[in-house]
Amino acid sequence: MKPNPFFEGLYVPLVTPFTDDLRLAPDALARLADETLSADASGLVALGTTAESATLTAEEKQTVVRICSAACQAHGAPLIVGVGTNDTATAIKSLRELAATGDVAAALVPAPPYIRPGEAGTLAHFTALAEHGGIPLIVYDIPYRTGQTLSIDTIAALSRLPGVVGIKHATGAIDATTVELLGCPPPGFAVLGGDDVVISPLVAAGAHGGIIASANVRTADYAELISLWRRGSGEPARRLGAELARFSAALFAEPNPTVIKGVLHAQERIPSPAVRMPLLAAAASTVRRAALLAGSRAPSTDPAPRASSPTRPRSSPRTASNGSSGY
Ligand SMILES: O=C(O)C1=N[C@H](C(=O)O)C[C@H](O)C1
Repeated sequence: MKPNPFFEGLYVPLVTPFTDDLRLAPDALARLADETLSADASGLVALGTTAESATLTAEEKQTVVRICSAACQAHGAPLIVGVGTNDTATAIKSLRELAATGDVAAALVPAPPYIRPGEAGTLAHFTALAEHGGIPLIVYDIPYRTGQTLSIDTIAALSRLPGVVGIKHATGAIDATTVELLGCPPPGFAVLGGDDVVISPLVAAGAHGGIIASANVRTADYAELISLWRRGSGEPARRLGAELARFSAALFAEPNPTVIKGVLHAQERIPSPAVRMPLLAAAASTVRRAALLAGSRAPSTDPAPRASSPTRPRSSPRTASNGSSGY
């Protein structure tokens, strides 16, 4: 039985680059994956919301996972893959297929979207996935997209399920549940922030890292922010955190990932800013504003040398129930 992975540091949910006529651009994705991991990301997330995964065909999804997996293997980094469905049986099937590839460290799975099965139903859903999916799970807690809130008691119950290794906490704010969760985090259970604008205070309060779409652009700066907080350099972390919050707000001024794609295109890192419907390309003025902030970096007065990334996942003492791939 492999030990469970423990996720900390910066995980970047990559955009899916398209051509102007909306075909997948695999070379651009491979380049982006390599650049992101070279810029100190701890790992990648394939098929997140930011990847427009709802609009990808099954074949495109396989291509995206294959490209991201190759980049992660080349860099010795973990790959997390998003699996979003509100049908428990289908989710188990997808997880088993991912597990069979053998090179995915964990699946990022939202509470079942749209159905609002209640907290007991959500717990039963994850219990079934943990038992039958064959791969470590990170719970994606994002009530403003799923319609399902999770209380601290339900999160605690989820954390006790064997094979559930963490949570992407994206409740839109730092709220009472966040404070409870970070005040007494379950052992071996990673808390990763998922709201870009508040990632700095969340890591300051004890989160182990984040899954941050904005880091498609300023990867090294988001990695540095997490590293600064985790080594206790509060003053430069606060300053960088405020600067990056302004940047993230500019990137999220229109639906994600339209502005991020606009900026990556302006930087000539992807061939087109194109997004698939129902998303519409961001306004040029919005992209210009975010692109202006993409290059800036307030000088740091932190005299300490930049820490080498402490962020590749380590093994936790907990073990997967199912012998699934651990990192
Ligand atoms: O794709 C993701 O994972 C993320 N998606 C969020 C969203 O678009 O709602 C944002 C977050 O930064 C990462």
